[in-house]
Amino acid sequence: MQASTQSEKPVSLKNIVFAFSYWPRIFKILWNANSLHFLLILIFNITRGVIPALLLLASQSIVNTIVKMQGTGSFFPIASAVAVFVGLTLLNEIITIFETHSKSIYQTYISNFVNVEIFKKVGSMSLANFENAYIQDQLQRSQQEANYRPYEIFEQILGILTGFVTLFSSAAILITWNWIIALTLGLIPVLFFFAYLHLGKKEFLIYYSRIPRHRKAWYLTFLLTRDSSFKEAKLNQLHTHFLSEYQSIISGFLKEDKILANKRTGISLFSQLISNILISTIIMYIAYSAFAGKINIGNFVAYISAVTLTFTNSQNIVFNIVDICKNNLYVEQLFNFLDYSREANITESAKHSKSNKKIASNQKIRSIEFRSVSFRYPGTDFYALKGISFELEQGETLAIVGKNGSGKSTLVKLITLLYSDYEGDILINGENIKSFTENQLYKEIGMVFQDFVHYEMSLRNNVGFGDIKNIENDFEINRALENAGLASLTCQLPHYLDTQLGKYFQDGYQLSGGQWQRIAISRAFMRDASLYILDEPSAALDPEAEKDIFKRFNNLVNDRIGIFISHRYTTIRYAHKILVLDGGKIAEMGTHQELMEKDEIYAELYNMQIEQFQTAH
Ligand SMILES: Nc1ncnc2c1ncn2[C@@H]1O[C@H](COP(=O)(O)OP(=O)(O)OP(=O)(O)O)[C@@H](O)[C@H]1O
Repeated sequence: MQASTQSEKPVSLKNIVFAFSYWPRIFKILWNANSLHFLLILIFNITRGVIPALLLLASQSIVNTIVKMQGTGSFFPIASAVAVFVGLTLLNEIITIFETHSKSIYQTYISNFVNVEIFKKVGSMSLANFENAYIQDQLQRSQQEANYRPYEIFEQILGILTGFVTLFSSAAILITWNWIIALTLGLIPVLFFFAYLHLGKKEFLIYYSRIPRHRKAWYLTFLLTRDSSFKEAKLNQLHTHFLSEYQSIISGFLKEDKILANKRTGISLFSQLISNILISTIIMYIAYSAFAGKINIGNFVAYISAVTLTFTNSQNIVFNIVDICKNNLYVEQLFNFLDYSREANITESAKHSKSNKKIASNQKIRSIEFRSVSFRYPGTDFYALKGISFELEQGETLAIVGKNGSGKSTLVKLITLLYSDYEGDILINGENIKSFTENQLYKEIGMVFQDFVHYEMSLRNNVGFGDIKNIENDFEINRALENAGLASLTCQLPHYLDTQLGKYFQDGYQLSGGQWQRIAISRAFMRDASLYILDEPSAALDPEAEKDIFKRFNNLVNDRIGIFISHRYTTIRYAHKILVLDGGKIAEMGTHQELMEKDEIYAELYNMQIEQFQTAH
């Protein structure tokens, strides 16, 4: 994916016009978020736009009526003019109150709508996309800023709309008297338009370049505040180190912000000074006209107010256009992100759907075959797996062994379609794995990841997430817990299956490392799968627990397929097939017996571990 080129676009009229090309899409978001509030706010705004000019006319009418009625003894026309003025003021206030009410709700609707769109896209991304730092930056930009920017644009569009209605109605009052003054007032703010736009773009560029540092700062606060890192940070006395790194990032931000604030103040001072000189001259001219008797006192009052209204509204319109252009840069980041993942998904699903028709939707996994599979992670130039070929049938268990970094986890990531751009073929039931949709495949796989998740939620959720449709099925959850050797855990907990686990939320019950691991295993066992994959499921288990888990695993797998990765040779030896990886290649393959007789890598590793165990005991 190419970095947005928007940042390199100069501040030109063409690009300002281009900024408005997003409006249809933005309006679609605004409409879909909540059409009722959208319409209400629109109506309130248009009405509010007309009121200032009406108020101006009403005050002009009051003054003129007073002048006219003085000495006549009739107060009624004056009272009527005042009543109109008061009525309009009241109407304005009532509309403002309802508009504020509507806006506060609508804002939440919009940011919620945009966030849901972002989360949907994230959910449909591939792991390769997700692990890409650039996409992470883009995601952060979308989440952090872009989710409320559509609302801001909406406000700014409304500001322009209201501004124009008021501007035209107030300028109309001046035009009938002196059109040059009306035009001058309308044009003064335009003089500073490009200066403000330039500043807005600078602001965006700073923000844009800040995101990777922002993510780093966020990560440091995570390390400083989360319980998972707290213990290590404390013992290794890392708090000061993390804190100083965090502070150095933040002081970099402050430096940039100060430069920006200085520029903003400079431009504001200069533009206000020039504007005030021009407006004062115009007001002086109106005062002189009244003094010279060219205009009556009612018109004098109306013109003075019209000058302020025309100028402030023209200024607001210009500011709003500048802000829209600025916000457009942020919204573009959001659209880039949403479009990017959409494109990526189309490619993935297109690949899948081509041969989808051939695959029955309810297929159990009966066999797995790797044919000369090689794979490099995106952005790397070395093969994590090279020329892997093996077959596995229903009823068989495969143990994958090898040194750290030899490619064991990578191999199971390919079976689970987490990466699909490998060389060679992977076949499921004799069909290319890419012919299956993720849905077809995933409902047949029960998986424990090496870095499994501790859900800071209830025990029910922790296990039930393995098969969400059965999350309320206590029988199935208890069965899964029993299969992972945790049958007795539920009755020890204060709220049984609904006990909150972990310490992140109130009343959480903290489990031991081994218990968390068994929970992850029961999550995999929850699913009535035809393939179970356990990536180092026994790392936190004591030898007895480990033996117990594998006994249960073998019983469960029975007529299915079981794959596990382990460094514990006491359990590996019972697998039907053992695959030894070395530097991403298959070094050996066979049964425990065959590999021991071969007396090469496997036998050496096995003997070494047995020896260590015997020495330790
Ligand atoms: N997401 C990734 N992006 C790039 N390279 C990766 C990624 N994950 C793993 N690798 C690299 O691929 C190689 C194989 O990693 P893998 O995780 O499959 O090893 P492993 O055999 O499971 O190791 P361990 O026993 O330590 O879990 C390693 O060199 C690793 O650096």
